[in-house]
Amino acid sequence: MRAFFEIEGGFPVSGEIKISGAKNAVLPALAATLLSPGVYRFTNAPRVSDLCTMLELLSHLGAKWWEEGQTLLVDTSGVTEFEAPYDLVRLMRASVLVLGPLVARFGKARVALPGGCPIGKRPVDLHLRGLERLGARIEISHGYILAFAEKGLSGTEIVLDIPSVTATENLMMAAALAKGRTEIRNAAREPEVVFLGEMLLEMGARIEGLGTERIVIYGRDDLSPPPSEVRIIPDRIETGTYLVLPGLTGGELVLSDTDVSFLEAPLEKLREAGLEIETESHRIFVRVSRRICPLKVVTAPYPGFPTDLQAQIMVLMTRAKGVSLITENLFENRFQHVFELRRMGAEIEVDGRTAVVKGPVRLQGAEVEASDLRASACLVLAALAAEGVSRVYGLEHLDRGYERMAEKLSSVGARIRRGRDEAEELGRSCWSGASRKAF
Ligand SMILES: CC(=O)N[C@H]1[C@@H](OP(=O)(O)OP(=O)(O)OC[C@H]2O[C@@H](n3ccc(=O)[nH]c3=O)[C@H](O)[C@@H]2O)O[C@H](CO)[C@@H](O)[C@@H]1O
Ligand SMILES: C=C(OP(=O)(O)O)C(=O)O
Repeated sequence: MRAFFEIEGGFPVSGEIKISGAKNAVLPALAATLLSPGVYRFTNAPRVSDLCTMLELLSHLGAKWWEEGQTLLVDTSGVTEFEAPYDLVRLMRASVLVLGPLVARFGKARVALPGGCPIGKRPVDLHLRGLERLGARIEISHGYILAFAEKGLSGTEIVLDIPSVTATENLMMAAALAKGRTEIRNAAREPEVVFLGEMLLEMGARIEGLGTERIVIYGRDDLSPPPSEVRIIPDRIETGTYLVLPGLTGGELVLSDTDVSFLEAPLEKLREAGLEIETESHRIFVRVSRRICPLKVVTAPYPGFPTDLQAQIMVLMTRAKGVSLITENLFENRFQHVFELRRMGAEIEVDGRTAVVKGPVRLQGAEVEASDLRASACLVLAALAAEGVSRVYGLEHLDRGYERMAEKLSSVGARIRRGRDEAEELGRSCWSGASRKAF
C-alpha cells in the first residue's frame, strides 16, 4: 500500500494560505550549525521530511535537537563524527551541504557521493573543485567523498562554471573558517544563499557581495552561534505553487507570510498569463477573471524564472488558449511530469529542452505517479483542475518540501484527502514517533 492524495477537481478556491519557511533555506542553515559548537535557535522552520533528514544527519554527527514551542533548537557541542552515510544522502542530496562545514572545522569529512537524481545527473564537481581550491585534499573511495585539510583551509579565488546554489553555500561556509580572503565568482544569487550569508554574518563572519555574482568572505579562526533566533525565510516555491491555483480552479487566494521581493520573475509571468495579482511586502492577493494567455517561459538561475516552478506553470498553460513554450535550462531530465499530465489529457510535446503545451484542454481525473518533488506539486494542481477524481501517488517526494499541503488546500475549499492510515498521514516524520515530542 502506498500513500496517495485523493482529489476531486473543479472546485474554486477561496481564502488564505499561510506560507511556510523555505526548505532550501533551512537545510543550509542547519548545516552551518556544524561550523561552531553551541546552541542554535530557529523559528519558522518548515516541518517537512527533508528537515527531518537533516536533523537525523546532525544527530548522527553527534548533535542534539529539540523544540521549545515552535522554536527548533540544535546543539552542536557534542559533534564528534565526520561522516554523512549513504542512507541519509540518498534520501536528500542536500546532505552534501555538511561537507564544507565539516572539513573546515575538523579538517576531515566523509560524505556519501550523491548519485544521479530523477531530475538530472546533478554532479558535485563544483563543490569538490572549490574545496580543492581552498586547500582540501579530495579522494573518492567506495562511493564516498573523503575531504582532508589537516592544516586548515586557506582563502583563494574560485570561479564557478555554473552559479550552483548548494556549491556556493558549501564554499561560503568552508571559506568562513578558512585563513584569509576567499572570492567566489559566478556565485549563486538565490535568496536562500543571501539568507545563509546573513546567518554567517550573525555568527561573526565577514562577507561582502551577498546577492551578487561576486561574494567575498574573510575567514575567521572561530565563529559562534548567532546571538538571537534565526528566522527561516518564506518559501518562494511554495508561494509560487499556490499562486497558480486560482488560474486553474477559479476563485481567489491570499498568500500570507511570504516575501514578494523573492518572486519578481514568477509574478511577472503570472500577470502576463492573465492572473490578477496585488501585492504587499508579505502578502499576495491573486484571482482570475479572464482567459489564461499562453506564455514563453525559460528557467534560469535567480533572478530568472525558477526551475522549481517549471512543472507548476506547465499545468497552468494547459488552460491557456494557444501554444506555450516552456524551456528547462537547469536540469536535463525535469519533464517527467509531462507523461503523467498527458495521461490526464494534456497536449504536450517535448522537443529537446522545450515543452510545447497546446491549450486549452480540460484535464481529466486519473491515477498518476509523481517522479520528484515539484512533479508531485504539479500533479496535485492538475488534479485540482481536472474533471472528476484523481489519485496522486509518490507523496514521499511531496513530503520532502511541502508542509501540511492537504490541510492548507482543504482550508481554502479544495477537495483533497490523504489515503492510508493515520500514521502514514504524517509521512516520513521524525517528530511523529512515540519517542519524540511533536513539533
Ligand atoms: C537544496 C537546494 O537548495 N536545492 C535547490 C538547488 O539545488 P542544487 O544546488 O543542487 O542545484 P545547482 O544550482 O547546483 O544546479 C544547477 C545546475 O548546475 C549543475 N551542477 C551543480 C553543481 C555541480 O557541482 N556541478 C554541476 O554541474 C547541476 O547539475 C544543474 O544543472 O538549486 C536548484 C536550482 O535552482 C533547485 O532546483 C533546488 O531546489
Ligand atoms: C530539486 C529540489 O530540491 P533538492 O535540490 O533538494 O533535490 C526542489 O526543491 O525542487
